[in-house]
Amino acid sequence: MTSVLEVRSLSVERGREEILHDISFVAGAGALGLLGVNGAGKSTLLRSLAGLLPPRSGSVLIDGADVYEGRRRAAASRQVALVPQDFDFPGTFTVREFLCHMAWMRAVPRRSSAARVDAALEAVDLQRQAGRRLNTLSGGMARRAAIAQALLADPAVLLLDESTTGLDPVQRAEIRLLLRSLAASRCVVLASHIVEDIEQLATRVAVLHHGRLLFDGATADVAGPSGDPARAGGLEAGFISLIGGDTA
Ligand SMILES: Nc1ncnc2c1ncn2[C@@H]1O[C@H](COP(=O)(O)OP(=O)(O)OP(=O)(O)O)[C@@H](O)[C@H]1O
Repeated sequence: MTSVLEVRSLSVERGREEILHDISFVAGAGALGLLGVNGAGKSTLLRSLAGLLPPRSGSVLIDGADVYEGRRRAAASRQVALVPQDFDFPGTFTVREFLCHMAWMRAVPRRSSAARVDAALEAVDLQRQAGRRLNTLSGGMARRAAIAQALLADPAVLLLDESTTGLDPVQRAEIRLLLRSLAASRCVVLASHIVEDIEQLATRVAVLHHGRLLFDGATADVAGPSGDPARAGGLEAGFISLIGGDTA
């Protein structure tokens, strides 16, 4: 596997408290599930990977370039995009207006902006909804619009924070299908506490708990100290065993 994303000994503070402790992993093209209970540190990790939260120590490299330091910092930051859990954007904007604005925010050159917006709409299958106001979209469509904005600069690494949470089962399956297709050509990291979504999307999972990476490997190999691997009882059993039933 050629690594696109490399995280080296990352420690991150919020306020004066260390939230993430010495996280290291590498990921290439494909889907990686980031699994953890509420408060495990998933959002903090994604923000730090996206170049939005400088670490106390350690580094985040995209194709070998550090997102926070050095000459290639700006170029590396453009190669990673985050789909946040909530998008605080005026609902009266149309999908196309939203994407045009985000293209500007993401420093997409003006001459290629319209083409990039069209490509992003097509990638998430929202061409027919381009003229609709954001506040008239279904939950699944709104998630796809949020994913589209992250695709505008064609990033090598796409980070998604709970993008399937709060949707009905059909919409969740549609988003998983979309993410699987996007993962064919880029590194896709989906953070979620929904075991089923991770299991359906990815064959590889990183388990985060109290800001530490407890596991990084095949979903089938997640196991607790008793050695009951996920392959015996599914990812959920392996995950609960791994975190020792500690869901706080
Ligand atoms: N701005 C902040 N200042 C101080 N502490 C914070 C801040 N943001 C998050 N935290 C703390 O960091 C820890 C991890 O939070 P984070 O939101 O990253 O977890 P999460 O796994 O994404 O959880 P959730 O799924 O509930 O969003 C929590 O204890 C949280 O209270």
